[in-house]
Amino acid sequence: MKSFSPFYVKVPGSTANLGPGFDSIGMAVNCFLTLYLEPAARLDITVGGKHSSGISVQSDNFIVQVMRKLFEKEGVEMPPFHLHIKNDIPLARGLGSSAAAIVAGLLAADHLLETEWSQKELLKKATILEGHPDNVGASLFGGIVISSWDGKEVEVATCEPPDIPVITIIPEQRLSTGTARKALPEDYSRHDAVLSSSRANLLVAALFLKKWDLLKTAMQDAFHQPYREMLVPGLKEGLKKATDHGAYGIALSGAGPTMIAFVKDKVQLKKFFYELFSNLQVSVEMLEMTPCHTGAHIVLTAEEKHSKFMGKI
Ligand SMILES: Nc1ncnc2c1ncn2[C@@H]1O[C@H](COP(=O)(O)OP(=O)(O)O)[C@@H](O)[C@H]1O
Ligand SMILES: N[C@@H](CCOP(=O)(O)O)C(=O)O
Repeated sequence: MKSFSPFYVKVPGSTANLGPGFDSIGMAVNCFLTLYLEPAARLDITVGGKHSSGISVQSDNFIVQVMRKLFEKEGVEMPPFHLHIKNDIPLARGLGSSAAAIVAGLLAADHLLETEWSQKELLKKATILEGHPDNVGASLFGGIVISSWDGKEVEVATCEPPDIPVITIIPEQRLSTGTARKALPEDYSRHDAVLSSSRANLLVAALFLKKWDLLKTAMQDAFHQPYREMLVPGLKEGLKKATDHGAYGIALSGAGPTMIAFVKDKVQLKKFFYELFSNLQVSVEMLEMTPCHTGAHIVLTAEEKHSKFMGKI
């Protein structure tokens, strides 16, 4: 493979499910993973950003593993490079850090391989790597992404995110998505399936019609939240009472432990959660986030822009 000019990849984090949209609905949020790649004599990884602790700088790094798999599939040897990872997405908190890492590796590989995969191919590849399309879809495309994956094909529709404040309530504890998925049942009763899917239908209608008063009911869920309550201190009470304390609607973000609320009264909601978590003696950070309208993209460096302009690449 010929050498390449340095480039960046910028990917937003996500909040998946939004309650009953389990493995289907995701919204991109304004915390980012950014990669910088430049040619080097051998693979070399450096890390930075607010959440870099715990990210491997060895060849088992998750992003490098994703890239290696994609190169192997194309039958091309991956070139050596220096990879700098700037990660501002909290790790294992339900804000899509691993989905963003998959999407970043995918876009970097597509750029290096010059495969020019379509949006649909990118989503399918990311979904296969992650196992479900909700968080990778939001990171890839930005906004709210509603998707359906049958294990073979994925279809998506996108929706403008709400223009109301979003507060994420992020407990100190880490919870891996793998552990949080193991808590879920294999089967659901007809009652729970009908109830949750009706709420997911209502959620999609509320998002498209911008009917925020529907969010209280529309974000309630019986697919995953009840089973994850035992893993997340404060979740049961938070989900039950937040709408009486300033939230339009609230859900577990991704696989947790973060909760995400669409908010009408920020002061009241923050006070409620500070009291809830201080009674539980659990440290919590509350961040106002905004939905991110822009999905993952490559940013060319001046050097690469110049080479393209001169027709060299
Ligand atoms: N930028 C990154 N670079 C390398 N590995 C990452 C990165 N982001 C996440 N990971 C890996 O993904 C794990 C978290 O994934 P997961 O349990 O699915 O939680 P999350 O809800 O944050 O996606 C981290 O512990 C780390 O191993
Ligand atoms: N639908 C998945 C979403 C996982 O999102 P993450 O941000 O926690 O990786 C699930 O709920 O398991």
